[in-house]
Amino acid sequence: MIEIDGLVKQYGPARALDGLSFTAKAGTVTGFLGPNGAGKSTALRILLGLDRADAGHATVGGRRYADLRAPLHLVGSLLDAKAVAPRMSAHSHLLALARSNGISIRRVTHVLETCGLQQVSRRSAGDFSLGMSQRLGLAAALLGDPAVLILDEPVNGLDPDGIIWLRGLLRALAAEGRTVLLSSHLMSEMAQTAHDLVVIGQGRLLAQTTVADIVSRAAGGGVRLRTPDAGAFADVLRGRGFTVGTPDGSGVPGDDPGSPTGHPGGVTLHVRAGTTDEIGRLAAEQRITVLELSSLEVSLEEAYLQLTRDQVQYRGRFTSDIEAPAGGRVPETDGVLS
Ligand SMILES: Nc1ncnc2c1ncn2[C@@H]1O[C@H](COP(=O)(O)OP(=O)(O)OP(=O)(O)O)[C@@H](O)[C@H]1O
Repeated sequence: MIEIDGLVKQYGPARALDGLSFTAKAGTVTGFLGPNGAGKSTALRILLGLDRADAGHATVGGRRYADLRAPLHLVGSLLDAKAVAPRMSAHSHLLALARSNGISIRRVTHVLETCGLQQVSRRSAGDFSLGMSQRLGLAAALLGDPAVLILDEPVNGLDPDGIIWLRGLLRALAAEGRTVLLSSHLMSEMAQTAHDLVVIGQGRLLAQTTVADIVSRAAGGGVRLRTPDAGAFADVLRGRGFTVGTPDGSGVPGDDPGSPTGHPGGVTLHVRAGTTDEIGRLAAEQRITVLELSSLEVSLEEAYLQLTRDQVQYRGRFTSDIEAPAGGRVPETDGVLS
């Protein structure tokens, strides 16, 4: 278990952490998210004894990292995959770590195999690609068979095969009862790997919850449906107290006097607060054709962007002509870099 309690860290005028508190449970992959500059790396560095907090505590298994005698047995970490002496081979790097932590040589062979590095284990780490370096960093993190894993952006540089491998590995390690704290900006990957989520912004906790909870809260409940009789069905639904709209906020067909009330190909409606059972039965009762019916869902990425909208410090701007309508001008668009 990882416990972060009231961490404060000031770098000159920049307040990197502003009373941050959260926990990461054993037996779970906890995703650690936040916009650029939110304070994730600072929190992880303090947790791993690489930096000092101005106030607050960070413990692993109830103890400060600095107080651990052979830390690799309890905590495996990956902060910077390229932080390896470039002339050392992967094998020598792991062997040196194993010797200094009283870990058997058999574990070196084991983690090289687990991370798919057997064939390149004698090559210099400095010649490794980013993906290979990430695998070596993961091998080092796993070396002491630790109960806790702390990984900062481990997916960076991995190929699709490597991403699927890592996802399975982290979930399997958590299923064995280990604590896995994982930071990543790749929301689709986080959605598939993590169960719990900690979201921070400007050094403060924004949410500690599960992936499922954050997504369902952002969706706000409701139903999405497609029907050729949109105007008629919208009238029925409103008559029963539902709020009806369209995905892009344009008017529901038939709302403007004289406008068409439907479309043979169907019009998509969003119904707030209903369930698919309720809306499906109502459509059948009213003999209204429904071509599609599903719960309103948002992706983790959309939910995360809603949550952190006011916390983004570094926002890029770009102008794109890729999707310009013929002869049309594309307006400047905000782009969030993360
Ligand atoms: N060593 C340092 N010296 C000065 N300022 C620092 C230092 N480390 C971090 N900061 C500042 O602290 C804040 C938090 O940075 P941190 O690297 O922890 O964020 P992050 O969430 O990991 O960001 P990213 O997603 O971009 O990696 C930023 O404003 C950063 O500029």
